[in-house]
Amino acid sequence: MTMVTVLAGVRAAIIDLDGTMLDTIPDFHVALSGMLAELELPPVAREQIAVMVGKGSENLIRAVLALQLKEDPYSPPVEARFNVAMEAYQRHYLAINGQHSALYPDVLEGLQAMQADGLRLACVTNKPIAFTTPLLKLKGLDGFFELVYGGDSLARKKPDPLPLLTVCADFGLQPAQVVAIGDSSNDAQAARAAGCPVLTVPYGYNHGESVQNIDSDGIVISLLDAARLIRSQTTPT
Ligand SMILES: O=C(O)COP(=O)(O)O
Ligand SMILES: [Mg+2]
Repeated sequence: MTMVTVLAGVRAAIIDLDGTMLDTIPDFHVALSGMLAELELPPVAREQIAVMVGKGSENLIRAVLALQLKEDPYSPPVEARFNVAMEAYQRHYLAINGQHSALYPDVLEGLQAMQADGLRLACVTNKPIAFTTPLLKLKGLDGFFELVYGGDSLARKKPDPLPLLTVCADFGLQPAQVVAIGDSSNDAQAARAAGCPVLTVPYGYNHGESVQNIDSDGIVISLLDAARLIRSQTTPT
């Protein structure tokens, strides 16, 4: 008898970017250091950045300013410097985008395996699309994805289900047929709200929380491990 699981009907995968395919903390670190120097504020450590990434640029810049100014993210002192900070951040990030970031192990192998198994692939990230498109190209990832949505591509970003539901509609598939793979609770919440099964990689950035606490259908050690798990559950035995 074939075991029926949440992955049994999967035909497509939605894959997160930062913390799932690429370790981009070094890029964030260089761009934020440039921004903070212009604002005459002290730099932040890489470890501090890792807990703030995953909810898009606006959230990141507010969190960094709040930390360095010792204020609330929506306080008047943060508001007062937000626009200048965001402009500087975007300029610095685009100047170094991808130069300090690296693919995690077995990302290419995992994407190749999923493609070979006939899965349709989409990338959904909270990174702005203007950063995402050149980064995917630089790292040789762009050819894998039929669809790419950034954090500012649609009206709402993860943890809202909208980007995932948009991919499902674009593919003409039901949410139960589309697995989301990500590194954070942000990805899992979006997937749960959309009705997509979700797998978690343990090596990324989960807002400083343990990945064991994520409401996910499973933890996979790599995208290749994810490809093998999907294959084992979608192939009749
Ligand atoms: O918050 C970001 O900039 C990106 O995060 P994500 O690729 O993990 O969605
Ligand atoms: Mg991520």
